[in-house]
Amino acid sequence: MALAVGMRVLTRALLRPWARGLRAAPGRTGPAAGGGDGVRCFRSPRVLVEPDPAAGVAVVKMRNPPVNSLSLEFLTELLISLEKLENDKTFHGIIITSDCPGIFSAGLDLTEMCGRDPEHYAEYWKAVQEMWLRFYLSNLVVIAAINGISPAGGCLLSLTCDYRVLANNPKYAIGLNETLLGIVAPFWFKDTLVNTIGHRSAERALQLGLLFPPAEALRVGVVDQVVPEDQVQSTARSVMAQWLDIPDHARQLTKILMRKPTADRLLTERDADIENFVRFICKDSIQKSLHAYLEKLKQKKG
Ligand SMILES: CCCCC/C=C\C/C=C\C=C\CC(=O)SCCNC(=O)CCNC(=O)[C@H](O)C(C)(C)COP(=O)(O)OP(=O)(O)OC[C@H]1O[C@@H](n2cnc3c(N)ncnc32)[C@H](O)[C@@H]1OP(=O)(O)O
Repeated sequence: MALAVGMRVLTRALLRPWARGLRAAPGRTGPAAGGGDGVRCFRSPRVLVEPDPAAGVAVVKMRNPPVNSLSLEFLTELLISLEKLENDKTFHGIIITSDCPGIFSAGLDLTEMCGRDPEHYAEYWKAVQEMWLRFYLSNLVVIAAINGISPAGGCLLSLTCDYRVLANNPKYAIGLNETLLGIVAPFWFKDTLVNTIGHRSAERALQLGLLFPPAEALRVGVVDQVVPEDQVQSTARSVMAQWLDIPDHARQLTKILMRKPTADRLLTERDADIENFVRFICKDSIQKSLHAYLEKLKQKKG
């Protein structure tokens, strides 16, 4: 228990000033109707939290249209929602899913990594680290109900969860495809994938930038279950019930035992990781290929 408490204190201490600022800002987030049972539902512009107090579960819906790209503001709102749910003893589990049809998350927001200054890149990368640390080490059971395509950072977010349910739609693919963009998945992205699918499969997937369609994602283990699209949410709910049947303290400590060494690696190298990222992303060649990639996305429309 002391270990679990220690981890929570540590991760809380890591909450960035940008998050503190936003938390204090009136009107950005706030209590909304949560029923007459005293349970509060928190909303923010990009995150919709639907609480089910009786089950001890909240559904966190990402709604940062058009593609749920993980912008600085969106990451901040996600983290604040997570923290509020963790601090509310009513909740033992969350289901993270998308409110954008066909897209779970398009990953990191490319516009946060293009044509900005080094200070911005550093701030953005710290927020991405924070998202990973907080979700990966959350004391809650976290289940991803993946109802859309989930490349790169979207896949990373799913990989922080305890269980992944993917909709069986051939258009939905999931994977760390960074090499296809000419960028390198950082060591903690890699570690998370290795922990999920094993070294050999991760090496192949990372070098080739593989985006796995549902059947392959299940075969390789990137997801735990593939179900018809209309059963993603209900499956996530029944899996959640099974996880919540386990005594919470034993499950939480086991989660920390399994994940702490991976998280510690980033915690001890956090500043160096930010410096590496800023150095890498500021390179002319990287900026050019990111610009070209964004242009290609825009031109796709015709
Ligand atoms: C050695 C040291 C190493 C140190 C570490 C260094 C580097 C690591 C750095 C970075 C790691 C990054 C990980 C990432 O997550 S990068 C992002 C990867 N994501 C993608 O490749 C997905 C790109 N998007 C798509 O493929 C499609 O948009 C998608 C299939 C998701 C949806 O297709 P759809 O046809 O529905 O929509 P579009 O018309 O393509 O897009 C609509 C709109 O949204 C914009 N957009 C799409 N994706 C992003 C994004 N990730 N970020 C920002 N904006 C995005 C797109 O440009 C369109 O904009 P507009 O034309 O409407 O203005």
